[in-house]
Amino acid sequence: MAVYGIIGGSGLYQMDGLRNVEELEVTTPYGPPSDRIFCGQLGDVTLCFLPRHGRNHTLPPSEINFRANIFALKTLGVEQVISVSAVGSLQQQIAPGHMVIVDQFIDFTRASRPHTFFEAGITGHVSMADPTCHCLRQALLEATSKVGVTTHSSGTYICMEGPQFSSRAESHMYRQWGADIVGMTNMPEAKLAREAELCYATLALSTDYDCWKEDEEHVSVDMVLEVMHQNVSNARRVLAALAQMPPLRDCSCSQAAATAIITPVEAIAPHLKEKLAPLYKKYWVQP
Ligand SMILES: CSC[C@H]1O[C@H](OP(=O)(O)O)[C@H](O)[C@@H]1O
Ligand SMILES: Nc1ncnc2[nH]cnc12
Repeated sequence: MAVYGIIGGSGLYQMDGLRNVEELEVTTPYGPPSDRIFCGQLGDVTLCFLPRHGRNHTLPPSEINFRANIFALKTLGVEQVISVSAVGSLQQQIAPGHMVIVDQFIDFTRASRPHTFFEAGITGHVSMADPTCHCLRQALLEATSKVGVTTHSSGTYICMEGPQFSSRAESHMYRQWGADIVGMTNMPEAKLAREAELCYATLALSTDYDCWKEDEEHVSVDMVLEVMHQNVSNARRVLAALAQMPPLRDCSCSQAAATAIITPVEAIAPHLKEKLAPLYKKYWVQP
């Protein structure tokens, strides 16, 4: 049975319709995740839901404990993570209310967010060439087709630090860089999911045109909220459709770290092996 982790973004603070729900307080070596995690059955799948900003949206993007969130989902047996995220559109054709299945990211966050599970004593370099899982993207695309909302099958998400929205100069620059949508949360989340060998894909929900468009008001929280409620209801329908579909896992995400760890296993200190066992225990066996 597939085990999905849903990271709910702005507006998606709880999952309706879960059966046999357990509310779990998970501890990790990195501290607590954003909230308790709700695990239960939806359709034919097991689903673990975590509101990224906490259930009352108390955590701003820079304060989210991304390592704890990903580690906690991994320890619960999650294999595929779906990020549901509100975004600003940087392209005319991505109107507010549209969905985007993100395929690429540009990380424009500052250095302040802990963004790796590797630390002094163990070095690893995973590939981020294709940062999202093509199987999970395909599944999301099929699910969106059942919901009847205009969906863009690919798009580049630029992750800014926030919490302030962008200046017009920045917004124009992101467009020149080839970004299609802008948000504040998918990095380092996607990097950590890759290090944790989880499939990761983002269902991005466009709420506004940021501030690059001459004939539109610049983005504000009011503007986001106005569109967000309908977007979130659409996202719930997409997740319900996904839960009815047979899971696809014909990808290499679950071996993402197989050739990434450069430190010889015998040189890794026992306390680090223990700490990272939920992620890499299978690699601690010496050849
Ligand atoms: C309330 S608009 C700005 C806020 O919404 C997005 O968050 P999320 O990706 O969790 O939906 C954006 O990144 C900002 O954090
Ligand atoms: N314009 C925008 N910039 C950054 N994050 C957003 N989330 C929703 N709209 C956004």
